[in-house]
Amino acid sequence: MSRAGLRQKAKLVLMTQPYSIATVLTQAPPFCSLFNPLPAPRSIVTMTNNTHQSSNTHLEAVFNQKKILRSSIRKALKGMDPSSRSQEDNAIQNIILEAPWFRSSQRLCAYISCSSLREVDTSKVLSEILQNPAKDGHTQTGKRLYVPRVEDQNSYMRMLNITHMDDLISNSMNILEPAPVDGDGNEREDVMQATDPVDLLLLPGLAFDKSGRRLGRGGGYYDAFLKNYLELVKERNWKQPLLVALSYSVQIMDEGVIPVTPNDVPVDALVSPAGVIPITTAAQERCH
Ligand SMILES: Nc1nc2c(c(=O)[nH]1)N(C=O)[C@@H](CNc1ccc(C(=O)N[C@@H](CCC(=O)O)C(=O)O)cc1)CN2
Ligand SMILES: Nc1ncnc2c1ncn2[C@@H]1O[C@H](COP(=O)(O)OP(=O)(O)OP(=O)(O)O)[C@@H](O)[C@H]1O
Repeated sequence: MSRAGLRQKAKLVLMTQPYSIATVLTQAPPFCSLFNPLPAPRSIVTMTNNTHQSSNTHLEAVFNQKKILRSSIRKALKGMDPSSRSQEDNAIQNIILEAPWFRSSQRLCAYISCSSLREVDTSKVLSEILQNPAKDGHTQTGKRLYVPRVEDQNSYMRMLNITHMDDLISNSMNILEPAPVDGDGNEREDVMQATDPVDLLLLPGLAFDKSGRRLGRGGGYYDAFLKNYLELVKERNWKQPLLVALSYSVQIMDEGVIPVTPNDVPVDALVSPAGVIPITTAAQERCH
């Protein structure tokens, strides 16, 4: 299924549910402007304050469901036995390192895993990418790497080019990220300004399902970044990058458990210790 198809499917599913954000968003202009820049349907003009109020309640209900799910996943992650976690970290990273879609990728975005957040480890994948860096921002593996840097609290995150793990410093959230300028005082390349597209994004998250839903940590950083980046890809007629989320077994939910809003960008594939789970047709074509 295409990404647009998935998004449409997610909206349709939500529209059949009473506490549905999609219902709220297609009916209420204040939230349309918050979540979705589409013009409001004409019928909205006649909406009453009551409708607004109940829309607001629905919206709060969905955010509350997300919050409850986040807490339960955080607990499950904390309860994971350290040796199984480390086995799963190795299995997931080995799958990535062997995968043709990873090996053939030339430019990619990846997160710098944070062990206190119990995120799937990316250190092995990153050190493989960054071995023997060259001066032009590429590495001897031929890959160019961009990693997240949070700029402010308004869901704004950039993806900046790095060539060494030493390029990273701890931020206020205790996550490693690059300074905006490198050791020579040059601005790091922002992926939004790059002349070529990334082929692959390796994404973190708290929960995922096999239809591509992803629950993040609640900052909206990735959803906002992905929305902007996918718009840029479309404007430039570039090939869509593959969105691949890394997931421990306990993070994979049954379908229908993860609440979503139209802002949530679905992923193309999951990598769990059991293997790659391709979701969209793009992933089925590339993840074999
Ligand atoms: N490794 C990594 N880097 C990333 C992200 C990420 O999820 N993982 N981000 C993706 O957005 C951005 C940073 N966003 C973050 C959002 C929340 C928390 C965090 O510590 N959350 C706590 C709960 C805090 C609270 O509720 O007050 C947690 O999840 O336990 C960290 C980073 C950019 N860089
Ligand atoms: N495209 C966007 N632009 C601006 N704000 C956004 C966007 N997407 C989400 N947000 C905001 O981010 C906040 C958190 O959203 P949500 O709970 O869906 O995040 P998440 O999926 O858990 O996080 P992330 O995207 O960082 O993984 C919400 O208040 C939402 O309004």
